[in-house]
Amino acid sequence: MTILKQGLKKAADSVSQDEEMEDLLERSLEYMKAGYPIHFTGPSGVGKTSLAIALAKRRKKPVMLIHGNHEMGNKDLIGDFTGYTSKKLVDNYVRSVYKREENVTQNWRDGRLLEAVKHGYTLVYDEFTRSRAETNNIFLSILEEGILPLYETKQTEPFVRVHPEFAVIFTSNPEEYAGVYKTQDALLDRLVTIFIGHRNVEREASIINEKVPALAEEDANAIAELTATLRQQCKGSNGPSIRSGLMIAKLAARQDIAIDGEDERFKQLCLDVLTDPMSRCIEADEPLQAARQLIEDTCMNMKKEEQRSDEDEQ
Ligand SMILES: Nc1ncnc2c1ncn2[C@@H]1O[C@H](COP(=O)(O)OP(=O)(O)OP(=O)(O)O)[C@@H](O)[C@H]1O
Repeated sequence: MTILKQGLKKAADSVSQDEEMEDLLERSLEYMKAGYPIHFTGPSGVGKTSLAIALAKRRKKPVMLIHGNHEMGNKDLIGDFTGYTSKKLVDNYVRSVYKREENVTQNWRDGRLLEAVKHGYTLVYDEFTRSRAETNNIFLSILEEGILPLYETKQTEPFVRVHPEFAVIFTSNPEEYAGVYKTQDALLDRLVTIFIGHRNVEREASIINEKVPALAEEDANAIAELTATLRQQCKGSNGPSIRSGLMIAKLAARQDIAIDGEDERFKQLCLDVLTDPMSRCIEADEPLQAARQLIEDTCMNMKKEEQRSDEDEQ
């Protein structure tokens, strides 16, 4: 079970918020106060999970984080029996009387969803479309009737009422190519779905700059420009995300690699980090080779360090 306390604070604090994001968080919080669940959807690495956690944290209630998974079922969400406890009492105090009593009880452990629903936690259901539609059906009863049915649990109560403070934030990636189940319209219909796209270059640069302070501002800009330029070659909204940009920034800072497209170590780092995401988003007969070529060309076209500092001074 993942209840985020310390970890949550760290993760949410590290979310860099500009005016647009602040506005989005405020709007989303208002929708949630009115009882509507939020659903952030968009390509991989654009910051949906970070946003969901930052939003959850604003509700100032314990946060439960679950990740969609095709193997997840009602037992994980509602709970399950974990074994038996047996109690045996043998009473032979009076010699002529032999009394024996045996009690066997099954041990029940609440599932994550049941716990969140009972106690009014904020549930972040990350990548919920990776779970089977039948598993997610349970959310229809929660959102529509305000109850959590206790299917197949042998519990005395047939359902649990949803705590009035309970709220849920979903995230999903509609373009994920594997392991995604089609979401029921009935569920989507009940969510406020907000599309989150890649940030613009300035925004990505400022996130890189905040997260990797060891790097100069113009270097963070150069990395954000490099990934954004490459992304333009991709179909749809796929391609290297800010995650790749952050990876390059952190690794370059750690290994003291100059952010310079002509530097062999920097070029190698870009090839290592970017070849795979690029090869998956371009259309080419030999995607790996084509991706490598694109990365090398884009590196070569990067502005030189002196050029960037000159521009900065002007
Ligand atoms: N506004 C932001 N401030 C700080 N870091 C951010 C921000 N947006 C994204 N990031 C960073 O970018 C990376 C990707 O973010 P996150 O995991 O939230 O994206 P995602 O859209 O949920 O990705 P996926 O769909 O692959 O799970 C993380 O390292 C995160 O810290």
